[in-house]
Amino acid sequence: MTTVKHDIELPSNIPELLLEKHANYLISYGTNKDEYNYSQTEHMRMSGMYWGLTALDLMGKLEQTNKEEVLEFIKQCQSDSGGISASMQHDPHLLYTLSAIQILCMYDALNVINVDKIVNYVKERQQADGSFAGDQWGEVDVRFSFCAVATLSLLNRLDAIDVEKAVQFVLKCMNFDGGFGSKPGSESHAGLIYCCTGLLSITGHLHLIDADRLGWWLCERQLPSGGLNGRPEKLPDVCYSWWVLSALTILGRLHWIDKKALIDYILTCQDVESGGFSDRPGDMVDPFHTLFGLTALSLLDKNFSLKPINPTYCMPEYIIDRLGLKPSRLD
Ligand SMILES: CN(C(=O)[C@H](Cc1cnc[nH]1)NC(=O)OCc1ccccc1)[C@@H](Cc1ccccc1)C(=O)N[C@@H](Cc1c[nH]c2ccccc12)C(=O)NO
Ligand SMILES: [Zn+2]
Repeated sequence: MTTVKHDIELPSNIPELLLEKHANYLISYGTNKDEYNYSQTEHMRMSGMYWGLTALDLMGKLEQTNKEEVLEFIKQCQSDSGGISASMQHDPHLLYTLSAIQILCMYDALNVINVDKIVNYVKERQQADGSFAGDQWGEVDVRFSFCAVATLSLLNRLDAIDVEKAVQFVLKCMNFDGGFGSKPGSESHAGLIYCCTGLLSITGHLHLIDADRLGWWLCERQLPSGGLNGRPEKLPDVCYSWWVLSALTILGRLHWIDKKALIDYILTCQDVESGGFSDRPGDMVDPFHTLFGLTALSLLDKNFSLKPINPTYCMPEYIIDRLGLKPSRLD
């Protein structure tokens, strides 16, 4: 029996999925703004709103959110450069531009911002080697390639960038283990594998991936506890359920994972009192792990009363359908 150094013991009782508690947790998170946690996440507020609103939509509670307040906030966060920032008076960045466009697509309200200026901001970020910088300060990371391609494809404006060169840069980030790192030569990481697989799914280049080798690396993330980690030797974490499962689904190899064991792990990460999900059983909950716990369950079992999630965009499937987008998958 191989013993794994980094893993946890699952608690004996597995709670059922408490959707009402999770919906109440997310709805109240956005309202009491003085709460300590809320103030500590100002630097990524736009992403925090995307996490909460997407999770609420999956639970059928989007109509309980304050749409007008959110749209006004997003309008205030678009800078003269066209990019969108995490909060008002912050610098624009591709991460928050994507989060804002994802929210506007869910609310069907792209008209509230200047789309042409968004497209120009994204286009200006592309480098000579096809990669993307996240903002005007120039940090390159393949995460930002995904942000650029996902944002433009949601706006049906992929023609604004050099897609072939963007794909070439992603391929330079591929490692011998079949995975992807943040830059050429960087170590494989489940989050970056999600970004690279998602970009190739949007651009129709999935045939360039070694699906068996990458699929094997991804299902190796599952530990005896049933949970998934993001890299070898790391502890399980509920958000990695999403990064790994979404990539496996796109590669047509979701069945390589022990679904029942993973579902049990995810359910033990719920806080049965306050609602919400944490990374591991007993830790503090947050909107980030709440979204990725729910999206993983949506991929794992259609019987959880959650709307289907699109693995490429991490948005409800019905929104991707409404936009007429068809990101590719291997069957
Ligand atoms: C900045 N973030 C992270 O680095 C988290 C931290 C973490 C959570 N659990 C373990 N570590 N890590 C993380 O998101 O890793 C996954 C990842 C990494 C790189 C690319 C994509 C996904 C988190 C925020 C956070 C910080 C600290 C604690 C909990 C959440 C974060 O914002 N992650 C990004 C990951 C992401 C999702 N979609 C993307 C698209 C493109 C690029 C990144 C993302 C996000 O959710 N944006 O909307
Ligand atoms: Zn996590």
